[in-house]
Amino acid sequence: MVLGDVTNTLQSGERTQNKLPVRVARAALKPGPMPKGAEARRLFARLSEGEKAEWAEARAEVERRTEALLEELRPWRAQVKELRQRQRLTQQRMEEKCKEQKAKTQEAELRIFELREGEASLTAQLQQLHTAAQPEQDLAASLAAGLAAKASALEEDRQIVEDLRRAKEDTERQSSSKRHVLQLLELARAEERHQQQARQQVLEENVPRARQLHNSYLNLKGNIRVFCRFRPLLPRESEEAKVVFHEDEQSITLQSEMLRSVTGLSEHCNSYEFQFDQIFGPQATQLDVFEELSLLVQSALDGYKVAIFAYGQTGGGKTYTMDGPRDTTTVAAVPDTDAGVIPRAVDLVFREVEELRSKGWDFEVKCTLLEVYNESVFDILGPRNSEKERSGAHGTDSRQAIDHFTERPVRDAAAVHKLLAKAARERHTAATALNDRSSRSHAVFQLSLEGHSQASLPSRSGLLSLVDLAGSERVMQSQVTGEHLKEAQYINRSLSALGDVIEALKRKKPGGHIPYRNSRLTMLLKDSLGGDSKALMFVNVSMCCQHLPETLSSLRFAAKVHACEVGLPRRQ
Ligand SMILES: Nc1ncnc2c1ncn2[C@@H]1O[C@H](COP(=O)(O)OP(=O)(O)OP(=O)(O)O)[C@@H](O)[C@H]1O
Repeated sequence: MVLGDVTNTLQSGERTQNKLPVRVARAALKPGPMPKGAEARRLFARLSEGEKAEWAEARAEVERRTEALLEELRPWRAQVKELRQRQRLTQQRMEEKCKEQKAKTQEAELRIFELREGEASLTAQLQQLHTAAQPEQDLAASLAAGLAAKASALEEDRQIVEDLRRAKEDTERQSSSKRHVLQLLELARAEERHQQQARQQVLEENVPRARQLHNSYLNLKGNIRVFCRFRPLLPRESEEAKVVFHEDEQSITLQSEMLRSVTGLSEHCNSYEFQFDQIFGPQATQLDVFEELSLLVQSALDGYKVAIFAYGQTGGGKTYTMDGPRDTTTVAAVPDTDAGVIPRAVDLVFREVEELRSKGWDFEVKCTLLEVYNESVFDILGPRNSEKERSGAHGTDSRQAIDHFTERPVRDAAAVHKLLAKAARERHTAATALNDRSSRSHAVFQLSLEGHSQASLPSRSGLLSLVDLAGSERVMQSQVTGEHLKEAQYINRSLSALGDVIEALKRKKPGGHIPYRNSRLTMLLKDSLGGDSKALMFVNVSMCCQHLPETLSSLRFAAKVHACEVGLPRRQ
């Protein structure tokens, strides 16, 4: 039995009027089951006094021991009580805390819920705003793009403004230096004017002397001079002939292509030397050429018979030299720099006529334009008899023929240019293998110059003949047939007649026969070739390698003419 049970039993015995018998007490103190209730009271009633005293003592002992135990238990009980108290408090606090926590949790959950609600609503609003803001965003994006483009354009504009500013500065600088240059130019012009006046004065003093010297030179040289002119390659031509132009401008060396020997074992090239009074290379300009013969033109005004004619292969540059580049409408339309010998000579003659007028000379200038085509002479300025042959001089003597040809008085250079344009339009031309517009006739242009001095000086009667011959050609080479073959044969025949005349003049047999009458051309040129005239022949050849045989043939003919000494020029 445990202590608590005993205590309880004793206390309950005590509560039952402390009348529990000793045996009960003993039994209580002994091991085994304890008698209870009526059993206990019955036992106690049977007890003796001694036993009762014993019981009282035992009871007192029990009480003491109980008291001691109780005393011993008291702090424990107090502690337990306190612990229970504290436990209760703690539990109470915990419950409060829990309640509080729960309330807080609930509040927090509520708050979270509210916040979630708010968040959802805000998200929805945001979404709405986002959707609503999309057009604005797009607009803003496009505005931003436009802004960027504007900014770049602005930058470009700024750059342009900067460039313009710099350009303006440059222009200002340039205009200031230009002003300076202009001042210098003005000074240079004044100086040039001054020099021109001085040169004019020197010229005026020296031209008569130069003409005199020119005439003396011709007296020494004989009356036919030969100028050779090489034309440059045309766009359709590729290979240049090997020509060496010597520094004296009077001699050239031509080299053939490499030729194989008869045995075929070696190669060599032939070289040919030629000498003329003047040689113009392919770079020579129209002005260079004219400057060399301007004194000759002027001597027509001094009363000489002057003839300048261009000879050479088809496409060699005769018309270019005499007229300038071909123009189908008007000769005057040719640019000044390209104008050939004829327009320049006309201008020079009329300038000189004006000059001489101021010195008391009256000049009557008349113009004749003839064309020799297939051995017929056509008078360009005469009345039209038929479509083809005008004032035909067919079969007549040259002097008679010339007497009958129209001489048109002309007042100024412009009038002559007009007539020349007409002649150029009407000239017989055709396309050949060597020239797209080959002249198929000899064109003869003449200016007769009659001068009378108011100071009773002897009158002057000059004649300037400018002749553009038809092109010599090798019939095989030019591949002509039919009518054109006939033309080519006539041309070659008349040119060979010209060669015969020159050959005969070269032999210079006094009273010897000169075969002028063998062709219309030589009949017309009779006065200009022999006797007392001054003649200049151009031999026009090409730089093209392919034309070398024609070039050699033309140069040989020209060399023959160059070797001629046919009398001395005489003033009329
Ligand atoms: N010195 C030159 N500079 C530039 N081009 C030239 C020169 N000489 C001739 N030519 C050109 O060569 C071509 C032939 O010239 P042009 O017609 O004057 O030859 P041509 O001797 O009169 O021929 P044809 O006897 O067939 O009438 C033309 O196209 C002409 O413009």
